[in-house]
Amino acid sequence: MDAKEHKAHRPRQSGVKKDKKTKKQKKIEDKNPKAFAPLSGRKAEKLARRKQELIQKKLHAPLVDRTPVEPPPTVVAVVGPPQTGKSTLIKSLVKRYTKHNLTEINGPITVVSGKKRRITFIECANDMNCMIDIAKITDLVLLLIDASFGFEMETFEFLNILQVHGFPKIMGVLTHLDKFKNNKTLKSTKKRLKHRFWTEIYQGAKLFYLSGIINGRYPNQEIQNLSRFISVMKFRPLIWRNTHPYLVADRIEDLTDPEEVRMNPICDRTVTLYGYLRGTNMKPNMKVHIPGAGDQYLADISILPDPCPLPDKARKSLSEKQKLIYAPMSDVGGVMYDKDAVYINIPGNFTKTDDNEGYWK
Ligand SMILES: Nc1nc2c(ncn2[C@@H]2O[C@H](COP(=O)(O)OP(=O)(O)OP(=O)(O)O)[C@@H](O)[C@H]2O)c(=O)[nH]1
Repeated sequence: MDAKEHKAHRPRQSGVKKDKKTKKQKKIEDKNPKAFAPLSGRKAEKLARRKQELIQKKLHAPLVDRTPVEPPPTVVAVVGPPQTGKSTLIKSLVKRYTKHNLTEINGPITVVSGKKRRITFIECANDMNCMIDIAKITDLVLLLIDASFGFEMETFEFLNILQVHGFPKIMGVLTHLDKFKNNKTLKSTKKRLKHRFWTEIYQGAKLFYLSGIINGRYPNQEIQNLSRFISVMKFRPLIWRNTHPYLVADRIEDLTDPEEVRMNPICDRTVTLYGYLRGTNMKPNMKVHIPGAGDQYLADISILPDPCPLPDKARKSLSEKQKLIYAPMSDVGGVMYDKDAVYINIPGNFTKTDDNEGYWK
């Protein structure tokens, strides 16, 4: 007997089910096997490496981040051989963040760089002791390299020193690029130095190029790019750092009686050090190491108001007024706190009059 052929259902012309797709149709639409296949071998390799990295990351126990809710300023050290442009770079960055023209750089300079971040810039002098001290406290190193000269011995020495207490973040900065007149040489030098830098740090480490000087500072656009990188940079907690309390003194006050010093210049001094406490808790009567002065006992610790506070939470953007700078050793910064007094520095436009009679206006 012939099987009777049934009439197929008519597709729905209206209602919710009109647009409903069959399971088979859906499957075809959901997955296009060709769409996810890597086009090139290189891309396939990259994807495989990334997958492996993610798997490895899961295997590591996460590091404990002990930074408080309002963290102390990030320490950015500017390191490099003499005459590579360290002071020029700090001046350019401070100008970019605070609109402040620094004439000289003495000691650490703290600036507010964003709604949630402050940065302390420190220039590292070209001597071994300074490099060792800086290596212990810095969160980010801006490693300056004079491109017209190339890498110098000090740079490699510094990189070795850095490995002792946990490697901080490093960014290379090539300066003196305007000294190359030939474009081809410039390009090949950049490439050569970049690969040398990568061999020392890691493949793909960030290297910035500063292409010359305008009005005593580096070009605005390049500094802006660099400052943005610094502002959004994330830092891995370093174990040695967050298990030891340390303080970067941004102001020093000698409380010893001047008469006593006059009588005996090498008498024991009483000194107050001001600065942000980092790492972990510090207690009175602790023994501390002061570079250059040996191990000493703390007589007292007191908490002072923040001389360079973060902007108000309510404000959305960082207005000009809130762009703060605090650098007591370079003699800038509005408010200075002492144990028993507050000093307010009122910036004025003090320029000598033309008649040279000693009046200031
Ligand atoms: N042509 C050129 N000159 C530069 C560049 N960067 C810095 N200079 C000049 O190099 C000189 C030294 O710059 P500084 O910023 O004082 O260098 P420094 O590393 O702080 O020097 P020290 O404090 O002596 O170690 C200055 O006269 C700068 O104008 C650059 O990219 N191109």
